[in-house]
Amino acid sequence: MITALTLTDFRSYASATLRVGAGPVVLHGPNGAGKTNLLEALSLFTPGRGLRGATAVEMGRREPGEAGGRAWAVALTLDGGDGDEIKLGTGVQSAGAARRIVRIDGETAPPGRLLDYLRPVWATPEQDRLFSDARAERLKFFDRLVFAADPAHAATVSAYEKALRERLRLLTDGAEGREADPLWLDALELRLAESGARAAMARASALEALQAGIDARGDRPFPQADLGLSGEAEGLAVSGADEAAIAAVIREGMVRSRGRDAAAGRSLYGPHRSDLTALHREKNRPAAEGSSGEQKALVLNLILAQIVRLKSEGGASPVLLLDEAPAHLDANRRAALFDEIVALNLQAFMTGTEAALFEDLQGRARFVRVEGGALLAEA
Ligand SMILES: Nc1ncnc2c1ncn2[C@@H]1O[C@H](COP(=O)(O)OP(=O)(O)OP(=O)(O)O)[C@@H](O)[C@H]1O
Repeated sequence: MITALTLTDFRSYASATLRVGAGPVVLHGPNGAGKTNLLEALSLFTPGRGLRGATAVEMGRREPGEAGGRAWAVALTLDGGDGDEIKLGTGVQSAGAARRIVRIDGETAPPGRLLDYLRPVWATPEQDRLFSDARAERLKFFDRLVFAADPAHAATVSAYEKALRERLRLLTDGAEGREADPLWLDALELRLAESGARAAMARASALEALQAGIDARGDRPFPQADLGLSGEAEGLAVSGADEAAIAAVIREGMVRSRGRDAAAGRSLYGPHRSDLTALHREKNRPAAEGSSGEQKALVLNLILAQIVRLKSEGGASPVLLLDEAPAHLDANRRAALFDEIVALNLQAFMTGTEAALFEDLQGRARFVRVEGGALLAEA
């Protein structure tokens, strides 16, 4: 359980500490007060770029007129039970450093280790058009759902992406007349086939678990989605093919696509081009055609199914980060969301401009007013 969040030169905060206990936290305050910045800080306690998809450089505090961000740090104190206190930290040591480092109890650790302590899951206003927006964002969203339950998936995807970049560099060098080393190309494609097949298997099994979670939530006032994965490798994984067979298909596809990729300067084939598809079940229409309110409700239902799944599978606690979610929900769904968060005994951090949107949570949540970089606990 998180007991404190401390920010140093992070975004609009010079220095601030948010102390919390079990249960939901409501962060309310005017536009630009720094509410989302707090959620972003919490979202950094999992591998990746956090809920804004921002770079480490953007996160450093900048005073007006300062060109670059400062060195910054975000720290979390966790109560590990039995009086155990765990300190997680992330940040950059010098202004302009591109890579944030992660520390666990003072020791530098690979970001994937964070998943042993905490599993943040978030919904932001950007996801209001998740199903109609760019495919790459949707796949990233889905991959985060996958690796929260299967930490190895984060490393698999990043190994795949690294090999993909190297292969493209080789191919485009080749297109410019320099000879691509065929042995190196083969080795990279083998790596791509292996990691791609592993990623596809992990995605297919997460899809199955999430769909089961969604189906089990039929009695909730949220719309249901029928999920699917497009992509040759995922299609094979869903239909039960084994990892070696999928790897062989990916490898062949990579070899076939060499010329096209070199000419286009992009990698046109492979599981990085797969997509999460969703059908709005009651309407029997693609989720992409839905209004932003409908898409948001589908995403929230998916996220709640994910949280229930993570809780039931054991492991580190899920933490829910909801940026301006209540504003998009009608009163009925809002009340159901709050009741569910309380019933699940979740640590949830929710933002909104008005405390009144969270009235149903009075007495059941900690309310914190955020104003100009200051945090004022109320109850
Ligand atoms: N690197 C930075 N250095 C200093 N200030 C920053 C930095 N990045 C963002 N900010 C400031 O943080 C503020 C935005 O904070 P945030 O997005 O958390 O607001 P919010 O309370 O969520 O607002 P809204 O209700 O509009 O969503 C802006 O005033 C912005 O200028």
